[in-house]
Amino acid sequence: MADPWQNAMDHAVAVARKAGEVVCDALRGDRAVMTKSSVVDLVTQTDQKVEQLIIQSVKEKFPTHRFIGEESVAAGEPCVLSDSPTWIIDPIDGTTNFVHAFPFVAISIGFAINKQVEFGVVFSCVEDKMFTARRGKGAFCNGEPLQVSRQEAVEQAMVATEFGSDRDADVVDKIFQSLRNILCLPVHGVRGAGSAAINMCLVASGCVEAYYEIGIHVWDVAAASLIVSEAGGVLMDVDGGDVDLMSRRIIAANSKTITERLVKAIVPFSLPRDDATPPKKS
Ligand SMILES: Nc1ncnc2c1ncn2[C@@H]1O[C@H](CO)[C@@H](O)[C@H]1OP(=O)(O)O
Ligand SMILES: [Mg+2]
Ligand SMILES: [Mg+2]
Repeated sequence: MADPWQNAMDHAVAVARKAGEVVCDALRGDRAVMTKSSVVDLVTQTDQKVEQLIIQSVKEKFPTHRFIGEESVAAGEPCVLSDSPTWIIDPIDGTTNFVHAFPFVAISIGFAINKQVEFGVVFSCVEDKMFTARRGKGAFCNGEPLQVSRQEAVEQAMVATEFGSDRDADVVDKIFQSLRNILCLPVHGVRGAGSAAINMCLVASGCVEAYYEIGIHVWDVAAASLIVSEAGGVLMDVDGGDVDLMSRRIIAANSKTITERLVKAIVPFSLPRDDATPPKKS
């Protein structure tokens, strides 16, 4: 049977590429910075412009579909994942990188039905890498199939994580405690590209064995979660429970063995869920 969402996925790839051009052009030009929840939670006009570009273009083709977009939620739109077809959009994942012209930024577009991600597109535009996955059909980078690393010895693993945007000393202490525990497992190394979506695509590509973070949002990880699982990877909550894309916590790894070693090393903590605020009644 023909894939009913092939058309939508083709559209996502096309609009991600167009968005990538806008982001890469802006990287060479003016990048005036504004702040959101804190002085290190950054947003630019390009984030807002690119999100509108993606939403408008999808609305023209699929007028009944819903959206969860990082900048729309920041502007007060609800962050609710219903059973309806929903596009989950991060117009620039890696805005801090973008502001500093640190060359790892991605456009992330996930598409969910019945709260399940059906396809994911992550375009790392400076690298010109288009990562795609369709549920049940594998994950690809520029058309080449992706496979996670087969390394199951954590002592030989490369682990990716980020420091996030929370500068509360207690939170930073927990992040450093986890990092210390993981470094001392030991592992070969710890890296971070500055974009949750790109870190997860590195897991899918087999370059790093695992990525974990507490503080991410659903738009950072929706698309890339499918890219990791379709490349043969494992997704889990940092406490070893089932992954929940609204919970602000994730481990994405090549294997259950490495995931379970990380669960023991990570100091878990909770943040308000992405879907904690009920939609405003009008
Ligand atoms: N100061 C900061 N440093 C690193 N990541 C930040 C950050 N502020 C927000 N983030 C977001 O947190 C995610 C995981 O670290 C990143 O992909 C990034 O997504 P963003 O660029 O779309 O905001
Ligand atoms: Mg992001
Ligand atoms: Mg963003």
